[in-house]
Amino acid sequence: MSGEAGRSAVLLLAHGTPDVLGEMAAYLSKVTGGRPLPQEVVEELQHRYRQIGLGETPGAEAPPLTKWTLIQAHLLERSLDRNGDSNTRVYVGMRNWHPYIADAIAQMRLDGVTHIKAICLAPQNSRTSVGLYRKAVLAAADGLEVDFVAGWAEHPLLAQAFAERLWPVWALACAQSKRRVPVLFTAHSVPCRTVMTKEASDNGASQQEPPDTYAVEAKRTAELVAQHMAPVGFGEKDWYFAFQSQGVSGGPWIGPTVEETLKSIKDEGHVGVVMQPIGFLCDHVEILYDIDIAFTEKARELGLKLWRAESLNDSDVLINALTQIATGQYKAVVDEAIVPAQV
Ligand SMILES: C=CC1=C(C)c2cc3[nH]c(cc4nc(cc5[nH]c(cc1n2)c(C)c5CCC(=O)O)C(CCC(=O)O)=C4C)c(C)c3C=C
Ligand SMILES: [Fe+2]
Ligand SMILES: [Fe+2]
Repeated sequence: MSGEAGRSAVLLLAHGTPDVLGEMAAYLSKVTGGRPLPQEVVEELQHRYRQIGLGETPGAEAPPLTKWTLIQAHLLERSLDRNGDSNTRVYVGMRNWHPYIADAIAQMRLDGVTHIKAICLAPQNSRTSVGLYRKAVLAAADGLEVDFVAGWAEHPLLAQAFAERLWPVWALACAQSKRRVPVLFTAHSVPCRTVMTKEASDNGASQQEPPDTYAVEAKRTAELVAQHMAPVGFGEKDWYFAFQSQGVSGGPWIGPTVEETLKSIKDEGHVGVVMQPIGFLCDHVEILYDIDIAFTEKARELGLKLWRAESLNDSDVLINALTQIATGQYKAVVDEAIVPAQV
């Protein structure tokens, strides 16, 4: 991937997470774009992060999201090397905490990179995730060429990677329950206004922004994972879909919620459920707290046993998917060669 005119490199984009509890208010201010959240929200999130191992001082390891994202970058660099791209470096930039996207791009410049292939570690495209990553990249990348990968929800290796994690836990759940256990696929919720068509103003002329494709893409990924499970007897009636982790602000968020879907699953006579989030590529608070602690307790109250598929984390198949995107072997949805401004 080293071009003649300059060097190409990959930039993996991720959410970011605080390193210690005392950084929570500053971190949340990044997440909301500076809009302060009530002190109770800051404390509730500190409580959740404490439950997943964050402390007052840095731990021996980085928090899970940072740790796994850096491991994924390292594995991708090795995989590109094996594919013959031995000069292609992989950088990590986070939107809301260190290492920031702007700092990663500054380092890329120092290293002589002129062409950035930016890949979001959020496969389903939404204005509230991928859209904000794009904005952060373009703000920092003036004069550099950017291929921005805006969506890869239908990548067959993504579905395969999730199916590989799902199959063993689904088999275990069915064996332990001595009956078929449904799977509940989830993706992060977004505010309802996000998925609605928007009026955008372009040089004073009002025009319609297309609707956000996120909800459709999230369900499509789930459908493809279910299709990958067909050879082991997994059928259409074996799965449900819900949006998890509705936020604390911005009006109503899209559903169905996990809480109401668990209730429906119970009402349909099931005794257990296997959860698999198909929008997250590694462990972080919305898996380790929301699913492993909060939804597990909710399910228990309803009389359901909850299992969770292991996160992709260092999955070889995920790394192969990213390799195919980085090398162009897989045609992801790309905003090609944006040059933010002339040097
Ligand atoms: C597709 C949309 C979103 C994904 C994917 C997503 C992943 C994600 N989020 C966090 C942590 C937080 N997100 C918070 C708020 C928030 N998240 C989204 C959308 C996605 N997040 C929106 C639209 C918002 C609201 C932002 C606002 O301006 O208010 C917060 C703040 C508290 C809250 O509202 O819940 C946190 C914390 C992680 C770690 C993550 C995936 C890695
Ligand atoms: Fe979020
Ligand atoms: Fe969230």
